[in-house]
Amino acid sequence: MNSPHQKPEYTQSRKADHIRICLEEDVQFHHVTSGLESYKFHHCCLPEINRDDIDISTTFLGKRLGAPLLISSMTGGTQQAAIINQRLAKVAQQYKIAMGVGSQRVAVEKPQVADTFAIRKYAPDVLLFANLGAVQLNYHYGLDECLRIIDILEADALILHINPLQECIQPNGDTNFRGLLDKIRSLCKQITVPVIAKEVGNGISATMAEKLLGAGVAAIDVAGAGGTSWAKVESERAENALQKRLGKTFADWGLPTAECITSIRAIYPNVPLVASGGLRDGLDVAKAIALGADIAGLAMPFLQAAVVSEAALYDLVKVLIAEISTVLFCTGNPTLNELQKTGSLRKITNN
Ligand SMILES: NC(=O)C1=CN([C@@H]2O[C@H](COP(=O)(O)OP(=O)(O)OC[C@H]3O[C@@H](n4cnc5c(N)ncnc54)[C@H](OP(=O)(O)O)[C@@H]3O)[C@@H](O)[C@H]2O)C=CC1
Ligand SMILES: Cc1cc2nc3c(=O)[nH]c(=O)nc-3n(C[C@H](O)[C@H](O)[C@H](O)COP(=O)(O)O)c2cc1C
Ligand SMILES: C=C(C)CCOP(=O)(O)OP(=O)(O)O
Ligand SMILES: [Mg+2]
Repeated sequence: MNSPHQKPEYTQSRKADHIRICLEEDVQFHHVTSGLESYKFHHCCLPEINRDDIDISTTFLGKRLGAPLLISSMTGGTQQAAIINQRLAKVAQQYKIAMGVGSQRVAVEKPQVADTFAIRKYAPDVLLFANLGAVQLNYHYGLDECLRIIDILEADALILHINPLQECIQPNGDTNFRGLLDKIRSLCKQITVPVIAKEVGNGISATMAEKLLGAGVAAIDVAGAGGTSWAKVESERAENALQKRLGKTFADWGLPTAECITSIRAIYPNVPLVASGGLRDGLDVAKAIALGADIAGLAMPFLQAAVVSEAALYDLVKVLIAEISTVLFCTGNPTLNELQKTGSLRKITNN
């Protein structure tokens, strides 16, 4: 650990930068969208359902969820992150929605901050996901580190985030991705919980999903393009003109979320599939589910509410649930399953 970039404090300050930049700068995709705006639900004027009977509960990786929602992986490792995680965990418990924490590499490097991820006590019934960069498997991490972070969180599953573009732009990013698929395969064989492969906003194609599933991952979170751009976030942290330039050039790079979901679902009818990347309201969530996702993840909207208050988080989830329920009601579908089966979603064509 000679260079300042390799000190645990550097990882920790990067975690603080990420929160600050996401909240203060315009780091959303600009020219590329999630693709969900190209779809529209077919209105049903006579639903023949009592709105009170609508059921948006679902099961994901064996656990029952009150709504098809995931608080996407975000943070940990600092005092502010601990407060954010605690608030997120409480709202997840209240509504029985799934939650991921941010990368726990910081807790491996600096065990004193492990408690910023220890949220099981606030969310005893919640489907909780641990998080680590897949690329760390090429930088001395293996089964032991994965088991340690799963243990810290008492997690139900492990997310391996895959973020090649972000690491290219990040100062001193980890860019040796050689041979990772075999390392993921070997980890999946040995580990005690399901592994979820997740991008961070640039999307997972059907071809890559096929390779990852072939290596033994249990689920895919596409984390597609159209929402928070990690090229933009890292360009705000650039230490030289080259990094800054890369961040601008690749600000809108990636596969839109809708395209990832439809292409993966077309070849894998039953794989547990998370839609995320640019989902901003319950209508987006319902569209992603109608396209074939099992649950839908949101990051930025939860971060923005979490820094305001716990009450703001409750309000956000209440709104999301009301929006999803309204879609079911106004398309005449009492359950999410029926929404997927009845073909209520149409692609808008311009001719
Ligand atoms: N992050 C960025 O690089 C920029 C962000 N912005 C933000 O966009 C919002 C609207 O901008 P305003 O100048 O009033 O009007 P415009 O929307 O007319 O934007 C002016 C110019 O900035 C580009 N632009 C706008 N938003 C973004 C963005 N999010 N990312 C990259 N480029 C962008 C536009 O590209 P196009 O013509 O292709 O739409 C256009 O070239 C403001 O909130 C502003 O802060 C503005 C400029 C740059
Ligand atoms: C502040 C912040 C920190 C994040 N940190 C992580 C992380 O550590 N691991 C990860 O897999 N994704 C991380 N993400 C990415 C999100 O999980 C998500 O994939 C991405 O932001 C796109 O979703 P969005 O458009 O809803 O923000 C982070 C997002 C935010 C906003
Ligand atoms: C923030 C996102 C989207 C993914 C993780 O970023 P980092 O590259 O900072 O994560 P670690 O190296 O600390 O695992
Ligand atoms: Mg990293």
